[in-house]
Amino acid sequence: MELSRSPIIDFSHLHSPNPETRAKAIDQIATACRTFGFFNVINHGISDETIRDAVDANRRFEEAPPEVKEALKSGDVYQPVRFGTVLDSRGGHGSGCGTFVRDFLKLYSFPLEDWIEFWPSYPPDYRSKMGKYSKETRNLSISLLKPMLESLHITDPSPLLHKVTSEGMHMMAVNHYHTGLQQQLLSNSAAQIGIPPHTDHTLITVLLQTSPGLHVLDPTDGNWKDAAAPSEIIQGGAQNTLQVLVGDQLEVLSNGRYRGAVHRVSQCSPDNCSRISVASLLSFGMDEVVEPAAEMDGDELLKPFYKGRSLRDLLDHLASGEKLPFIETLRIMG
Ligand SMILES: O=C(O)CCC(=O)C(=O)O
Ligand SMILES: [Fe+2]
Repeated sequence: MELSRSPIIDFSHLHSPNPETRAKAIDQIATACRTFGFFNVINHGISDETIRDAVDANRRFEEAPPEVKEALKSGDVYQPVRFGTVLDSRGGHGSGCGTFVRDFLKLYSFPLEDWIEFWPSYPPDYRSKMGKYSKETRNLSISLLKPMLESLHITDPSPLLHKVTSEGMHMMAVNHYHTGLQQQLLSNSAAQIGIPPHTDHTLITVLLQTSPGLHVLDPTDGNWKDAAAPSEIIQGGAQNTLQVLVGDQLEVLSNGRYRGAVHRVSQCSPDNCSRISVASLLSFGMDEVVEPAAEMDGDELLKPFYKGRSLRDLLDHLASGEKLPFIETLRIMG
């Protein structure tokens, strides 16, 4: 499979005292978001140690006593903290996709002090290590969102940013591929290990993967591309390059100028054992109705291409068992 052509953004350039360097980086982001909905970020300021610690805590969670996992198990999409092995057969995105299996852990994480006590208690340092990574990725996401909104030339983005920083949703989603239970499930069904093609519900997602496996749909030619982190794999299996995906909320806010990245994880070989990914998901608040911005690129919005909906509407959509991707229910045709 071909490698994705999405660019590598040097985060430090966004804070460069040289306005040309900064403008060039913002331009690269804008092009990546318009074309692929996806880019890589380096020099993001999150240390290798923090990344390694987060991966390590999640690896050790795989060995947690059954009662720890049992207490977190839930199939209720409204639960703020939950764990499960999921057989996922979401449709849409031209997938014709079948069933994919993975373990996931969902952790609401802002404000951190409200949620951290519900996070896994095993390993004992899980909360401190993931808490640190969660805080740092939230800050990174906000620092990336600013230039992304700037690059859309939204007139007066400050109230939007204020909403996100003060009452926006931030959650972590950890995915484990190839755990023992998944292998058992696989031997009894036609499922494959991975996650089916989908877009994220977010404004932006910052993703960490411990080994290759992420594929993004390239809208320029309609083919799947390998979105492995381009840097070398550092000691301990973590990678210091992070991936940034445009989510549904940014697609809506930009009235389709930026497109949500359609992505999947599949064809993990059985020896590519225990792949972990940690997604940091930044969105507007639960009840914030997200609509196309009223003014972009100096033009008043004449025709919205999306209906306004909130994150709670998304949860209702998921709870209803509807297979159609949420974003497809928002698009206004013609
Ligand atoms: O495992 C991955 O690389 C992707 C995970 C993902 O797409 C998600 O959690 O939404
Ligand atoms: Fe995703």
